[in-house]
Amino acid sequence: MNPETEYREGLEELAENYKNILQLLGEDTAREGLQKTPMRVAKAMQVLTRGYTQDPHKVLTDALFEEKYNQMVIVKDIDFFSMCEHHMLPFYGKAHVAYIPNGYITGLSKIARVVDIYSHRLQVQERLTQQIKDCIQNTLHPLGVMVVVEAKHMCMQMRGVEKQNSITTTSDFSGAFRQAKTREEFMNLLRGESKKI
Ligand SMILES: Nc1nc2c(ncn2[C@@H]2O[C@H](COP(=O)(O)OP(=O)(O)OP(=O)(O)O)[C@@H](O)[C@H]2O)c(=O)[nH]1
Ligand SMILES: [Zn+2]
Repeated sequence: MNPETEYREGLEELAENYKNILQLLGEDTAREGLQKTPMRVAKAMQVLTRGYTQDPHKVLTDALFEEKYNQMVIVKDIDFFSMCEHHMLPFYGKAHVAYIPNGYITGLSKIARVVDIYSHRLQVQERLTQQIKDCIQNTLHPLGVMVVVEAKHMCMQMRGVEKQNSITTTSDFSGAFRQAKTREEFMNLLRGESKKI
């Protein structure tokens, strides 16, 4: 992908505002190292929020295949980086997604793309988890979906309470995953050793 095409309208204005922010933080924006920084930050922030201009439902429906398989499909250890909407600091970790098809499956990479799109928006972990689940449920109409997200929040590590090792786990599910047995099957498969592969 050509990175130039990723940038959206308002880039110049964003850079102007970052220049003001740097000055308000006490920096000399004329010094060599900082001359291009406002534009660099503007571009970086547009990349980190590119999910606003992407449609996760379309990603799934573009790769929908009719298939009789109706056992659990699990895509685990999907790395993601997002930004908390409270402090605009990163939170990052892994998402694990399971669904039970109901006549249709989607391309495996599309599940990871859905995670990618929702995580490239300002988020809280709970909403990220729920949005991934809802998107798969409302697009594929499977027998059930479950999403587990494990993450570290830099707003809790670098500032504030300053806890380096705490991990937040969130989960959401629908349909067949309302049964404890089905959730257990997913959780057991999650704990399995994928390093064997
Ligand atoms: N539920 C939830 N909270 C989050 C998430 N990311 C950050 N937070 C929390 O958002 C809260 C915001 O609380 P406030 O008291 O308004 O902000 P604050 O004074 O900066 O809070 P501290 O981080 O405790 O210093 C903090 O407790 C953060 O830990 C998230 O994904 N989900
Ligand atoms: Zn935060």
